[in-house]
Amino acid sequence: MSTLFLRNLAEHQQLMSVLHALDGSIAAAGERLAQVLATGGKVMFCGNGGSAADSQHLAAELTGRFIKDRRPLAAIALSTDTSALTCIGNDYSFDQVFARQLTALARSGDALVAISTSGNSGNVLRAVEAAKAAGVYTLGLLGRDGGQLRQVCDASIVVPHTVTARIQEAHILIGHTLCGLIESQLGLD
Ligand SMILES: O=C(CO)[C@@H](O)[C@H](O)[C@H](O)[C@H](O)COP(=O)(O)O
Ligand SMILES: [Zn+2]
Repeated sequence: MSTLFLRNLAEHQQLMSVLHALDGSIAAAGERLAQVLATGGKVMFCGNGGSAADSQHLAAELTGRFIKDRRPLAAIALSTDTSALTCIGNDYSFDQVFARQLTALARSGDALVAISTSGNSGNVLRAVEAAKAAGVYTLGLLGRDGGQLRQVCDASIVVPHTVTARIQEAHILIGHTLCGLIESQLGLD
């Protein structure tokens, strides 16, 4: 009888075995994010729950360090400031928690990485709409069929699975790869 861990491992390995199909879109996204940073822009991240954790993890890889010692790179997670999240959520609506911060911080030429396993979180959708209005490039890091976010992001990387946890495991692999591509493209590796 297979344990829960062995079943999860088999599901994870099956998903990993099809992700090579995303290589081209990951390479293109890494190049685009590196271009944003090389031209003085910043990379913003947002997402809910586990994707909020991914957002702050990946932003920290850029402002802090990933693999190499190099200059700090401009990145911020919109999911970490509890004062902003509670003020905007309380005074406006939860749908606005990322969009309002983005509108405050964004400059044309920046990028937003919108992370959602369903592709349908309202506050992430509103953030992408605000980003487009501000001239910000939008990359969706998505799951399932990409949901509504796939339709509105400038580019999307969609992990083709239906289990949220498995999608998140793929997202952090892809996120780490994007950080590696950024360091290489900027000549920082
Ligand atoms: O981490 C998990 C489940 O693995 C949860 O916290 C999950 O991230 C939350 O349910 C999110 O609200 C889901 O949002 P989304 O990925 O569909 O945008
Ligand atoms: Zn999770």
